[in-house]
Amino acid sequence: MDLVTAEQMRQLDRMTIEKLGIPAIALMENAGRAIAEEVIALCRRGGSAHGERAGRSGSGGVGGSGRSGWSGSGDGSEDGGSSESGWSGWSRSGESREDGGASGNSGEDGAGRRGECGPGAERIRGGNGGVGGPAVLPPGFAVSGDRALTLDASGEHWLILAGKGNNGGDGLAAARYLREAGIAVTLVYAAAPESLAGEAAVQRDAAAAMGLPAVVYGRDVIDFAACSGIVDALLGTGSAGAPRGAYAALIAAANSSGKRIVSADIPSGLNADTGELHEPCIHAAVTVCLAFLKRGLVQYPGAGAAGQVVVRSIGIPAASAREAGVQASLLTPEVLRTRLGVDVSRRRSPEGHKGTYGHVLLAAGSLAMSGAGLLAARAALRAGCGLVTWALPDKLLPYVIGAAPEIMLAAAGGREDGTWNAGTAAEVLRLGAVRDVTATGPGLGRFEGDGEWLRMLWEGTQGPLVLDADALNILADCDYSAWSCPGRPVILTPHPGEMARLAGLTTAEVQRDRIGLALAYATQHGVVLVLKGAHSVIATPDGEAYVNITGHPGMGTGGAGDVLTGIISGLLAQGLNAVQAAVFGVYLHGLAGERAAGARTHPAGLIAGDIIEAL
Ligand SMILES: NC(=O)C1=CN([C@@H]2O[C@H](COP(=O)(O)OP(=O)(O)OC[C@H]3O[C@@H](n4cnc5c(N)ncnc54)[C@H](OP(=O)(O)O)[C@@H]3O)[C@@H](O)[C@H]2O)[C@@H](O)CC1
Ligand SMILES: [K+]
Repeated sequence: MDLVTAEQMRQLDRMTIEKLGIPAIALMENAGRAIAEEVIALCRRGGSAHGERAGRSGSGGVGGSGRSGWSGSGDGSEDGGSSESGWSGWSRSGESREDGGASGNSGEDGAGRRGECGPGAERIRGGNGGVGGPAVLPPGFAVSGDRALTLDASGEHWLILAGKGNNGGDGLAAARYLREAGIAVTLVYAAAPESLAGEAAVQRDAAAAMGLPAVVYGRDVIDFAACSGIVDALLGTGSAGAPRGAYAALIAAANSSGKRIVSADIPSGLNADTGELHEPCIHAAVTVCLAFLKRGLVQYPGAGAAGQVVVRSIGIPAASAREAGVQASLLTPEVLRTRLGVDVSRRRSPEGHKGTYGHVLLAAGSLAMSGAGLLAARAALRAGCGLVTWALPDKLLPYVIGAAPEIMLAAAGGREDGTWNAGTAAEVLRLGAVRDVTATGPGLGRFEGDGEWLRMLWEGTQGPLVLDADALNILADCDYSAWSCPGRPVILTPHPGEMARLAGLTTAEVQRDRIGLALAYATQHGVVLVLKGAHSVIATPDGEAYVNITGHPGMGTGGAGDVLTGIISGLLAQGLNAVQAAVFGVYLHGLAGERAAGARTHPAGLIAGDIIEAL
């Protein structure tokens, strides 16, 4: 599933309108209908404002993943129903999810009766049916009503907060469909209705012609207490900066009303590109994202403000995203399989042996931080590689003998106190020369001459090189742009603090636009970058980014990053290329974390070793 910026979305709108000749009003009409369908679906579920949001956050409940509240309609092949993927939370659209098979109704029910359609189907009166008589239809003739746009005995009353741009136009179109479904609506204009232009003005006039009641902010009283839900169509991808004036007041009032809020496209007040929240910003129960997923909806804190995100098609061809140069994707099993060519089933050859699956060299751990090396080494094995050699300081070696009998140990030299020194580089290079992957960083510590030590590994390693933890801190202190590179891939796996040191920023600046920063860094430095944290971002040297949504808040525990280093290294050893290994490694790490959290009495009890055991 593609992730777009506001500018890319505008380009895609233009391409559809100008190249395909689809009128803008048709797109807006589709948008309005999609929003109305999701409001109706929400009314059917009967979710309260807070109840709806709880399913999305996944922060407290055992086994909650945070991605269970996502659904998408853009690409029907997403997921493929793979049980291996654990992707059960996804569904194609609100319509197919809700109607339980009523769509595509052939007019024949389970008992073989014709003429009565499924739930919500209209009864059609045949010419000879007579008033009050049963529906009589000619043989083979059936007409189905639109269940997605029908709500029985609602008693619902929704306020439609409309801005003066196209986002407002979407909301006004939705209002007509809601009214048709029997839901009472009141339009709330943020600006004088006369100030609307273009398609939004067309929607304003259609709503007025239909007799929908309307109030204007600053002129009329707006009764938030009397409504049962709110459509937020104040600001979309055309908004700039913090909401001003009437927009800010309406957002604040909507949030404090405690009512369910369904946002059109993005929550008003959200930066659609970065996920930053302006003050104020809508906190939605559901966000009906139109056409393409906006980057800001998958990056925190925006992902938290959006509630459940539903992506709905409005007639813009999915394939046009690549034409428009979209380089970011939400990481799904489908993306792994088709875009990246990963065998997500991790098939093993019946003839395979330990030599088939590759050999990792891990240079890690020191006396006080031996566990980091052990975790990374064990994770590499659990990721499926054939062999792991753990290179470590001589003085540490006796203490870890037997800790994991499957791991081979190699004394690399080092200091009397069980730490590393610059002289170990030659031995690490010698060991790495006959192995498929070299990984370093976990528990490494800092030592005199560590910059030169890392330069020797950087320039001398022939196979893929994975750098994490202190190896990244060493790198941050070096001007490594001058280092020669033997043409093998490098994978960096920083958490936001390490990323801040690498990029010379504050951690807050790193978190402000994770996708943008990861892309800029990876392309500038020619590395595969894994920016860890909730919804990890993987960026490639040729300018592609993937946002992972597997994982669990319980994974915020010491050693979880070391486990990821091991998983990525283990996948590299098995022959995955650097991008495949980084992306699939992050994905598997998150899935294992979800499983491990679900197996605990409380996810707070999760420790890094549990992630390894859940691989
Ligand atoms: N184009 C298409 O074909 C399709 C578009 N679609 C929909 O359109 C949305 C994008 O529409 P858009 O570009 O009209 O911008 P939109 O988000 O409505 O806001 C612009 C208005 O807000 C105002 N404003 C801005 N910042 C503000 C602030 N901080 N505080 C207060 N006001 C602020 C600004 O006023 P101005 O500053 O110019 O006076 C202007 O009036 C998109 O998200 C999707 O929902 C879909 O229907 C598909 C087809
Ligand atoms: K909105």
